[in-house]
Amino acid sequence: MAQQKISFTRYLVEQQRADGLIPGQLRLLLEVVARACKSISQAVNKGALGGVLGTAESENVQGEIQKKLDIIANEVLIEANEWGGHLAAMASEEMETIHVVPNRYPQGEYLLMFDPLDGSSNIDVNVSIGTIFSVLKKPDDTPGVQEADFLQPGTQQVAAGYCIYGPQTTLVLTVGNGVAMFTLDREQGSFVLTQEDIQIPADTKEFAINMSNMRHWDEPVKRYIDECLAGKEGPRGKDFNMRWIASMVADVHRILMRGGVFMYPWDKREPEKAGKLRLMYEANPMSWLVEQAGGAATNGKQRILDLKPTKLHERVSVMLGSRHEVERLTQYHAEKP
Ligand SMILES: O=P(O)(O)OC[C@H]1O[C@](O)(COP(=O)(O)O)[C@@H](O)[C@@H]1O
Ligand SMILES: [Mg+2]
Ligand SMILES: [Mg+2]
Repeated sequence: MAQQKISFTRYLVEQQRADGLIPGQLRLLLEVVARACKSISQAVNKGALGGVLGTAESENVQGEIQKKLDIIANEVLIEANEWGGHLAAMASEEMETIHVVPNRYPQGEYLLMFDPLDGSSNIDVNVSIGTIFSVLKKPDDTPGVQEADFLQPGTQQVAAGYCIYGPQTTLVLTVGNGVAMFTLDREQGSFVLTQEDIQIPADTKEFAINMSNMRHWDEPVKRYIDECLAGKEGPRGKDFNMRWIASMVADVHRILMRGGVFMYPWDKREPEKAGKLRLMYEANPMSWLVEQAGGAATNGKQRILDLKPTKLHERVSVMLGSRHEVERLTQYHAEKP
């Protein structure tokens, strides 16, 4: 007998029923996010035919030139989530301040954060890109909703995930019960469960870092990479391979599938910045997914999920993936004179 396909909706309903892991409102919210990702995927797939490639005439709050798809993806996520009644507010890489659900719509108890389009530099060259999201509960001791309500450590996330628009469109999710992966069945128009309980091997021979920044790195990162590059003859006693896609979504997806370590560390180019990646909607959701798959995530000194954010667009140094490699990086940072 052919095995029955488990849809994203059915998976969530089962999580809600059997494990009581997700309340009904959170399930509905996640279904809306998945629908929005499906429509972003369609726009991505049309590419030049849909007029979605290229640069827009604007800059975002981070001072980065926006691509048309950055704006489209942001709008799709906002419009899809605004009226469902599950959310109090949203925050995005592409918006300076929070977007409170207008009072013509019912208000919910969740806060949604997203990087609507991750890997913007890859859009126009047809390389994998994605959407990253994180869900928090609004603290219920405050009336209304403020930016401060979002400033919770990653340990408080109630759901996190990403959707990768690559050769396949794949949604990866955690609600704190391991990591599950769903592949978009374009004929059926729905996400289908294709892998459960994803585990990252604790050891690896593969690292991901933008090597062009080597001269700017801090000593512990340089030491770690030098040792990897020394290969079989060096202190690690094995040859390492390197990958750098420049879409965090794609690099982290590879690590979830076959292990490895991903680093975007602090560097000396802009020493006042903690890092390049954003804590709330890049590092936190990815760190939780990686931990739920048996890996680890640190800024070198502290577990990323324990960091208490001080602002919405806070940046952070990121090292995540196979547990033993992340432990080694942490040890090198601790040993720094
Ligand atoms: O071009 P660089 O410096 O290697 O940076 C690549 C990194 O920047 C990012 O693209 C930042 O994401 P956005 O495209 O959302 O700004 C990461 O996905 C990626 O890991
Ligand atoms: Mg990004
Ligand atoms: Mg982005």
